[in-house]
Amino acid sequence: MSENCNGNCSSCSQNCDQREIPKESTNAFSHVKHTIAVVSGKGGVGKSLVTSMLAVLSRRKGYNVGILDADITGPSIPKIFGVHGQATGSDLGINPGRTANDIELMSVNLLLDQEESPVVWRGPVIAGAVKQFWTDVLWGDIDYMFIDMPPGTGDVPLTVFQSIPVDGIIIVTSPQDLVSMIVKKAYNMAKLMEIPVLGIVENMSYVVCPDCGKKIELYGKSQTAKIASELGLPLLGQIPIDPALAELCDAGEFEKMNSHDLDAAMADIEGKLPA
Ligand SMILES: Nc1ncnc2c1ncn2[C@@H]1O[C@H](COP(=O)(O)OP(=O)(O)OP(=O)(O)O)[C@@H](O)[C@H]1O
Repeated sequence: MSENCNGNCSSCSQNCDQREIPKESTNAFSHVKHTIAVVSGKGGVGKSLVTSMLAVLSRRKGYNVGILDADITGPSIPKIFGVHGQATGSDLGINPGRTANDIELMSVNLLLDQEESPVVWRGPVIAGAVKQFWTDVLWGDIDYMFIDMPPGTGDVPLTVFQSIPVDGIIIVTSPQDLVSMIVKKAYNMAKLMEIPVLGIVENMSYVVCPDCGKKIELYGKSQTAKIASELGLPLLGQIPIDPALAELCDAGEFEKMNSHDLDAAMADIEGKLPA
């Protein structure tokens, strides 16, 4: 077991999952009570939407909330909240961005000259940037920090789980059949990392017909409840495909959302990780 991982995977012959990396601390100006990573086995299932919804719900309850956008190559959190412009900093560290309702956030998009610039960094550099979001951002007092993880179970999620103290993981999935295997991959990675899985959120579960109100299961009958029960996990919530949610994301006005689909999920988090 290497005590001295410098993140240089090309010169390391060890298995990452067996490597022990000491957890990073935040700086003296940041006190984070609970860190919750939102993961998905594959991209595009609504991880950022779920992260944002949980952040908005917890902020509405009066908690101090942060979002660490660890999706370095596909950052969407600043756009969803309408936060633009570059982050400022000082010798003490980097100031996080702030939404209209005072959710703090940090994303690579707040560090780029232009939001459209691609981030073409190798895995270890990306993982290093995420670690710095944890160690160098002046978060202040945070009750719930939500981490929007990059999709999949690759190098970056692995390093993040090994270096940032994460209290719990929420797995986001969509209802397709293929998902069973992908959810299990994410679950097994969490187990490997010895991080508790708080539960599963299913996104894009159905669409409500605007004319007759009927729920249409676009992807067929959902298997998620069955998979959750096989894994002994709670199904924390199901979110329909809702054009209003997509519009709020696109307009950067997500704090105006009025979905209650994750109210129970938020209550579950508060119960398991009281602030
Ligand atoms: N329930 C929903 N209703 C309507 N639109 C949705 C819903 N969930 C997600 N979307 C839209 O789908 C797109 C992808 O969602 P999101 O960015 O949350 O996925 P992701 O899993 O984080 O993607 P990535 O893997 O690329 O990071 C976004 O444009 C979002 O607005």
